[in-house]
Amino acid sequence: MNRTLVLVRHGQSEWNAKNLFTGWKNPGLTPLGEEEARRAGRELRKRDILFSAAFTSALRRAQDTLELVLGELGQSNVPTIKDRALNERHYGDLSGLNKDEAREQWGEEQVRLWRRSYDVAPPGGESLKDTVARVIPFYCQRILPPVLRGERVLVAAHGNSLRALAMVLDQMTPESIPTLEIATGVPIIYKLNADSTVASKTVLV
Ligand SMILES: O=C(O)[C@H](O)COP(=O)(O)O
Repeated sequence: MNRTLVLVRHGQSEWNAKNLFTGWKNPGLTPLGEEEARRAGRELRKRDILFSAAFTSALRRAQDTLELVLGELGQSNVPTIKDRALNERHYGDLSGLNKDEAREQWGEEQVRLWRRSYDVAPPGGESLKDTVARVIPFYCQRILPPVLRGERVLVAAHGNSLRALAMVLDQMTPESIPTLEIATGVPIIYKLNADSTVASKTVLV
């Protein structure tokens, strides 16, 4: 049975380009980000994957990426669910601040902990652990059932909501997750076993 789950992080956003903490803020894609999304679609087209469902967040950059990917695939009518459970980690008081300026103000290590640790939340925002607590129930209740029925499912989301999914799919731990980086616009194809463990993983770099 063809249990396929494809994850893609949105293309470069206007705030990625400006090096700003974004979280739940809602900038659009840059022209480069749009091209990254179209390229992701072209890479998937080579694999002939016919999707039956798609999921994205409540934020434009992920929604626009999904639309561009599906457009390249000629599959724009795939039923899509948009849910804020898949949103980027909420960056709280850091939202809108420049990441280099934050390092100057609070130091390299503190900013690294806010951005990459498992359980240190930025002030007023979510830790990755908090993000996992909303992403994984959504994954189990909404995304996984169609995949286990043999459907091919596409998810366009964010760096940290996808890192949250990697905790389960790739069996990452609080110790190993800090080193995982997810590139913009690079599809990751998982084939799942019937027990929802990963049979194979292909990154379309
Ligand atoms: O929300 C953001 O600023 C980025 O999309 C992801 O940020 P990070 O690289 O600090 O996790």
